[in-house]
Amino acid sequence: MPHFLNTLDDNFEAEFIALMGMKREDSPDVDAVVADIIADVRARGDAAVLELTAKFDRLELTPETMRFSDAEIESECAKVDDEDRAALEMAAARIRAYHERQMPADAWWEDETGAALGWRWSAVSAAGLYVPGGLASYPSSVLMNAIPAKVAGVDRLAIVVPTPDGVVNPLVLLAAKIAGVDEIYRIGGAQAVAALAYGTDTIAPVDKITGPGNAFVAAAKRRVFGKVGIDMIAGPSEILVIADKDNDPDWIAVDLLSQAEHDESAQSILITDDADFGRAVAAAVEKQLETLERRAIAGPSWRDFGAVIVVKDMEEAVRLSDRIAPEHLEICTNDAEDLQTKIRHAGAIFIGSWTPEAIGDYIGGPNHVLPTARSARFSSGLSVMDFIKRTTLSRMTPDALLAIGPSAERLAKSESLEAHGLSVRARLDRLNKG
Ligand SMILES: NC(=O)c1ccc[n+]([C@@H]2O[C@H](COP(=O)([O-])OP(=O)(O)OC[C@H]3O[C@@H](n4cnc5c(N)ncnc54)[C@H](O)[C@@H]3O)[C@@H](O)[C@H]2O)c1
Ligand SMILES: N[C@H](CO)Cc1c[nH]c[nH+]1
Ligand SMILES: [Zn+2]
Repeated sequence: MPHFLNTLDDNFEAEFIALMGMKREDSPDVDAVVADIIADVRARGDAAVLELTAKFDRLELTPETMRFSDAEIESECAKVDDEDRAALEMAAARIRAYHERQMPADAWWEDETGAALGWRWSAVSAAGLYVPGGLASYPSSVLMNAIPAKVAGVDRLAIVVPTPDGVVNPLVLLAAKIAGVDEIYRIGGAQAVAALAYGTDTIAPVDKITGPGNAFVAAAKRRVFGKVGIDMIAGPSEILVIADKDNDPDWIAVDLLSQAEHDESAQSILITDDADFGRAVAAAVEKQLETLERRAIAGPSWRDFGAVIVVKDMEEAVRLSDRIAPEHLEICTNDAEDLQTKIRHAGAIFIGSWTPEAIGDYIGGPNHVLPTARSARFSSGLSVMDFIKRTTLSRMTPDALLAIGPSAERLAKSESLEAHGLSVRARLDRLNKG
């Protein structure tokens, strides 16, 4: 059974805080393991990566076989049937069209003193894209990572993707080919993140690492931040559904299970203003779990972290949703469009009962790499912006320097930074003499 909460209960606040505070991914054990793995890869490079891959993915590799060869990629891609290929191509086209709109403009203007100011955007040189592969394989995550990077203009794209027991999903390789990825390595976990960040003899280091992964991957990204850039912490999946009673409980049940089936650490929550409807959805989840292929994963996720929260009205639902700051928020109410405008913290919002979250996972267009563990309070889903950075530009003229230079000189004095002031004064003196 999932957790049942009702805002009318006296102990609701304590139960809600406990639900939000549940340790799903940032356990100290995981972090300690990851710290050791990173140190090992930094010290021993390829040798450590190969040993850890043998241990965690049960796959014996050599430096020569760590990277997929062009011939392997071609032969795996040839196995993909026409319908799967067409689905991937449709997804790629829709994701590309969405992300092309995100490219921001450069700016350059002259202010009232004659100073010219602005900024311009440029892409990172090399990006490492983490594609999960432990419990499921994710061709869709290849597209979601690689397409924004390509749109941004990144020169070198390297994918790391674990292939436990050596099992390869050909669609992962085809998605990489469609998206224009340069290198694909069959390694995963913290060791792959460390290899991308610090480099090994076989893998050249990158400047930025993006992509989702399990708790080990999330912890590794946190630890290598600073040596490289990262996008965000995109850990075990989450879904929050706000639904009124005018919904089919079976639809909402599968929506909840769609994220529970990713990982035992995933979290699915229903908020409803109708207790009977909440119970009907919980019953429908149990029914679906009897036959769901991934019930061994979805069942524990639902039982340990799943919840049904009954609220007195939808305004209260909005307030609770903002406190949870979910990765995915599905709003299945008659006034869903209006309700979504009231939400402040969510990675992605799916509006109305005809918009299952799974559409966003694959083909809607927006990115499915999204902030989890309440980090939507301060971060956003993966976008073109993650692969570019802004360089500011300034050009003074003599008149502009005369207008603003003396104030710079005063501020330098206030900070006791004499050379700063002198570098401005040297120019002002020349102008004043002339
Ligand atoms: N937030 C998002 O945008 C998003 C998108 C897709 C998937 N996801 C999430 O990504 C995750 C994918 O997880 P996954 O496990 O399938 O694949 P994964 O590739 O993230 O993790 C597999 C790797 O974890 C490492 N590992 C496993 N057990 C370990 C241990 N005991 N010690 C050290 N390392 C260990 C291994 O190296 C293995 O290769 C799921 O939680 C899913 O919900 C999130
Ligand atoms: N729901 C995941 C993000 O949390 C993304 C995904 C990929 N494939 C299926 N789902
Ligand atoms: Zn999903």
